[in-house]
Amino acid sequence: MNAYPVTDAVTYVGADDPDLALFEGQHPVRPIGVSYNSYVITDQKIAVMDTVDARVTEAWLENLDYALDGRAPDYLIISHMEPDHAANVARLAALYPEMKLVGNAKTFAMLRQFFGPDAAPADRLVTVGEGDVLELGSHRLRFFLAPMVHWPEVMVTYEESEKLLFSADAFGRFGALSLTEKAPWAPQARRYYLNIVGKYGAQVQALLKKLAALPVEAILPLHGPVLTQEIGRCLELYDLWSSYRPEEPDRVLVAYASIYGHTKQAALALADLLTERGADVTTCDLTTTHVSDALTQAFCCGKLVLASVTYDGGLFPPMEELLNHLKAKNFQSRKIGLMENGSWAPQAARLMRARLEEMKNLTLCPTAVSIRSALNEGSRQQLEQLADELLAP
Ligand SMILES: Cc1cc2nc3c(=O)[nH]c(=O)nc-3n(C[C@H](O)[C@H](O)[C@H](O)COP(=O)(O)O)c2cc1C
Repeated sequence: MNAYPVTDAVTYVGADDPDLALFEGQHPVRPIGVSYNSYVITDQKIAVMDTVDARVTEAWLENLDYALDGRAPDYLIISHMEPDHAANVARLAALYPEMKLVGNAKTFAMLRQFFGPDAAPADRLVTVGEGDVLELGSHRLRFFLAPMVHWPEVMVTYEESEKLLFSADAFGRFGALSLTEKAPWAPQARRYYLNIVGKYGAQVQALLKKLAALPVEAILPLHGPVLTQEIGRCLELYDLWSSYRPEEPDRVLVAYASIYGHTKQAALALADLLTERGADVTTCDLTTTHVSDALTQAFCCGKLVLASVTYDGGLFPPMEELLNHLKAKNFQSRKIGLMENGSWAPQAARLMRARLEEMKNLTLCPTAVSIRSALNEGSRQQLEQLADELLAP
């Protein structure tokens, strides 16, 4: 059992998933895992704030039992229907036949999609809209719609008496709570945000505007720790990430995809030239770095160099994959340098440029370094030019 008080009235009843390999089937989270958070607010009425993933149902039910202490919940607040939080909605509804399900106009259609047409009988549904309030006693829940952060029916809940923001997936972080107690919030929150929510910057901006008017004592997200410290800094980072501004505008990420090492050698030579000129540089081998980490680094830096071999007339798959993910997450507003290799008909620069032209507000350096198999005098000169162009104001 791992339920514990967040405040006098709010109990954490979520559960850790320390063994999960891939979050959402694609983002590696071993060895830190993830937590699926759920909370109980106890007042004259009792509200359960979301359920959990099917992987941790039993642990959650045990925690819930403890928090409820023999009472039945009056409400289940459904922030959104994504299964890592809503897998147990039907189960909880069956356990407590008097409990009402609280969602917005879009929630219950999706509830029926997941659980069948009988899952949401009309007399058990409480439909709330923007700014509506649900009274639990001294605790008052006010709902704010957050469409497409990052599902259509998302809403966040603000508890007015204690100034608590139940933020759904916003402000979430990878890492099981038991394994990452002392870990700083930002690194895994950044990776979570950029890879899971990143496409929806405009919608996050809209939510941040609504929240700006609210005093917040604690943020209670659906993954990762409850935030009570440095809330201003967390909000600032969310504002930065969702507006697609780089955290480190002057840092250059040199990301390379090489088969036999010549393109890698050229990419590292460029990194050295940039460092000699006083730049902050990070290098990233796309053949050994998971794309979710490469993407996170790319979003952090103001400048990005992509170096790829040509592969069967196309791009080498690790580079193709990074470009696919950057496009999918709305990557934009950066300065870009290109490097290609090809032993008989180099195509990589042209192909990367075509992919980048599908993205918004990117500035491409005029020089694209073109290498025939290995660096030579001509391509070394191009490296020098590219370094100058990347660092030009
Ligand atoms: C399977 C394979 C396919 C390749 N396809 C092409 C190609 O279509 N056009 C080309 O110019 N070079 C092609 N190359 C050569 C690479 O683009 C590159 O020049 C070579 O691998 C040396 O760079 P590296 O040491 O960084 O891997 C290919 C290489 C391999 C191994």
